[in-house]
Amino acid sequence: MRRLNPKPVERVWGGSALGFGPGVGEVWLAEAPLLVKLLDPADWLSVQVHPPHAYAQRVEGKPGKYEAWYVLAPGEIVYGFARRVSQEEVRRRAEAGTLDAVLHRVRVAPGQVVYLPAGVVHALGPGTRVYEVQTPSDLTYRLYDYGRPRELHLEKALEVALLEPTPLPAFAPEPVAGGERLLQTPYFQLYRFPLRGRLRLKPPLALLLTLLEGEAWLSGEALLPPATFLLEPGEEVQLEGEGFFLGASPGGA
Ligand SMILES: O=P(O)(O)OC[C@H]1O[C@@H](O)[C@@H](O)[C@@H](O)[C@@H]1O
Repeated sequence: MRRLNPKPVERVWGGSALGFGPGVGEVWLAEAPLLVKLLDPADWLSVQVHPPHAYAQRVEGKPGKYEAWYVLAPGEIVYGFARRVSQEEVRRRAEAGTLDAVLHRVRVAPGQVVYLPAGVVHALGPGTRVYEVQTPSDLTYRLYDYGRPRELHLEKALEVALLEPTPLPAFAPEPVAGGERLLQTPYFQLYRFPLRGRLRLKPPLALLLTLLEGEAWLSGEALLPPATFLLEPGEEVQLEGEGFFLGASPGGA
């Protein structure tokens, strides 16, 4: 078992709720075998899309990016388009700053899981704090950035964006030893483990375990959020305290 150190990263849209000072929009909790981050936006993130594996390998020589959010604080997100659009309309609107009119905005609540496969155009809104798990790739194509002077990748984004509305998928949690599996995809699995007194875990796959709320004890050491560990497959851990953990394991793809 390995304790991982949090890495704060400043972002133009960063808030101050992560406890690492103002402007820290992301705290990277793990980089392998999956990328796990906390995100705290004070402003809208760029309207963006990630490429699927096949496109990313062909065009960038890298794997694609699939991600999911576990919502920690309520707010709004963009999830795909509100109606069918054409590439020409998206290009015209992105250039004119009127893309908002065709984006599907949704309110999300704490505890909600949002799966974002490659191809779904998305954005996180102000105050919508999330735990994010994703394939370890940095491929983000920005369609629109609210006039901020950052690079855009509109043509590549248009090649990979799904232009039909993509309904927000709902998942029924499944019981697993110690908690529940909230999401299973070919790329990763997401778990929630409540801590009420004692919690014993022995995951079958590598597990990135993060304390999100409360206080925990591990072999006499006190842990506070966002303490994060990597457990190897079959490794056993015994925790005490009150609160909850989220866990991320690789998928089968
Ligand atoms: O391009 P910006 O707006 O900085 O957003 C970049 C961020 O987007 C989110 O949706 C996630 O994919 C983060 O892992 C990523 O760092």
